[in-house]
Amino acid sequence: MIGRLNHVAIAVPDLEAAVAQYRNGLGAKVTEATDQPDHGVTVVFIELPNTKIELLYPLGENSPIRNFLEKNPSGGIHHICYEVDDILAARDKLKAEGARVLGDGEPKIGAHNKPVLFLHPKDFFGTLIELEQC
Ligand SMILES: CC[C@H](C(=O)O)C(=O)SCCNC(=O)CCNC(=O)[C@H](O)C(C)(C)COP(=O)(O)OP(=O)(O)OC[C@H]1O[C@@H](n2cnc3c(N)ncnc32)[C@H](O)[C@@H]1OP(=O)(O)O
Ligand SMILES: [Co+2]
Repeated sequence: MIGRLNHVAIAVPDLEAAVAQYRNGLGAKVTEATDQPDHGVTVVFIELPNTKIELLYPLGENSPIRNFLEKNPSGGIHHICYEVDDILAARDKLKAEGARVLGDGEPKIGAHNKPVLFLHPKDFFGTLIELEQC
């Protein structure tokens, strides 16, 4: 069911500093920052030959990553995103097997203008999982 690793997301306390470190320190190709109000984050993507790194910064008081950054003030790996062919079929299979789909259970349009869903970290060995239909 899951396919390619679409991205690994890192929540950061200072987006400009993280962009500078990746661009200057690691020589990475970094996109411009885009606000994603439906998700409560500002995101930057770093294109790698085999996947992407997503840098996440809180947007708005209700950002879902605020708690994470309070617990991890230096930042940290926040989630991993796998690609799926059919996000509704994947969701229904996972729910039938008892996995918790976060939010209202309906896909939202993510940073790549594709439908995404999130699965509870406690059901996947302490790792927040994002599924993206590609
Ligand atoms: C523009 C979209 C973009 C894209 O790629 O397209 C994105 O990726 S948007 C990314 C931001 N959106 C989300 O993360 C949505 C899904 N996340 C959530 O619903 C929450 O963050 C949630 C439910 C995972 C955690 O919420 P919160 O931190 O408020 O809850 P708790 O503090 O009670 O946490 C419960 C429990 O889970 C552990 N936890 C929390 N976050 C993570 C994490 N990222 N990875 C692993 N574990 C996590 C937390 O430590 C608690 O564990 P406990 O042992 O009970 O302390
Ligand atoms: Co993501």
